[in-house]
Amino acid sequence: MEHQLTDRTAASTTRGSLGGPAPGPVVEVEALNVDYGDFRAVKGLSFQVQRGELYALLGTNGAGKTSALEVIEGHRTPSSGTVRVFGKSPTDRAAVRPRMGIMLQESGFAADLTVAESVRLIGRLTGRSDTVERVLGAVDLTRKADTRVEQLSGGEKRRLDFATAVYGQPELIILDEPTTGLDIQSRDALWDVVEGLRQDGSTIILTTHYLEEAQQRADRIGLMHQGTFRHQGTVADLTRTLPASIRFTLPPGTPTPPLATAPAHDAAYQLETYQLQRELKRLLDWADTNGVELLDLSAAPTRLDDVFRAIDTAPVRS
Ligand SMILES: Nc1ncnc2c1ncn2[C@@H]1O[C@H](COP(=O)(O)OP(=O)(O)OP(=O)(O)O)[C@@H](O)[C@H]1O
Repeated sequence: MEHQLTDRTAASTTRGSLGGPAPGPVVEVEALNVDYGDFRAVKGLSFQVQRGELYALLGTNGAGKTSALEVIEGHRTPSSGTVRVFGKSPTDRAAVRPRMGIMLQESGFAADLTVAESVRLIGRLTGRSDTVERVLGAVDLTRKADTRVEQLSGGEKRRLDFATAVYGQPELIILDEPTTGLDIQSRDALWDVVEGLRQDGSTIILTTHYLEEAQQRADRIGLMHQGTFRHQGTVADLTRTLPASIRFTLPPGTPTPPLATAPAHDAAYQLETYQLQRELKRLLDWADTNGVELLDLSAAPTRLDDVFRAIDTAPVRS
């Protein structure tokens, strides 16, 4: 997929006609509940997404991410609570839809339409303006323009789904698991396009199960489990909630190090700490002073995966 979103004159967005970006958050979610019969899938969720942010809504399977996104997209009415997009109800389609691009987990294009016909249809359905050629180039489907949707591979269908979100370079783009099923080249290319859109001021809300993508790309993360946020903040905010670890093994006959932890086995130590730099320096100073070689020494910061794995033990936050 080539990055072909640099020619911003090719697409007519509503940005210019609005006389510059409006102040305030693009998305405001307040005490959102989503019920399916007796089952509450989203429980009192509150968050805001600021203009130009890339916000990743992460969580365990069934956490309620898609249910919350569907309300923001205007596809589902909240059971209670309020959601505002550009200060308006997301069900106010005439006001919101031209400014919001959505990539669903499955967009369901008609199987017998060609790729070019499908992309043209996006323009008619969303009210956004763009050219089919530009969008096909952006999602690297130019060579498939005359191919019927049913003949596309899984990854190609996913790129056609992505076209629905980037058509017209909208101000707000919602991507529900955008890179699932894409090979590494297509993933990198998709992120190039997203970065290009961000440079032009688009706001992105994303769900993904690829934590390294969220770790690299997101300004802020909302981590959901069983309908609520367990953590919300930057990657650093989230990883700070768990200790980092220092591991090493001591050679036989070494004096005992000044640590509040005993070796797990065979003089192999694992030290958990919220003060990685301070503890590591203390250990290295001790090893230096005592002429000790720390075998297999490693110091690992907390990763988003670790926070995710500990999600069951994290306190519930609305
Ligand atoms: N139409 C529905 N009727 C009844 N229950 C539903 C419906 N849609 C979703 N649910 C339930 O609501 C919960 C949240 O589902 P949702 O799809 O929002 O989760 P998710 O975080 O997007 O999950 P995943 O990561 O697995 O896609 C799940 O327990 C799911 O079974």
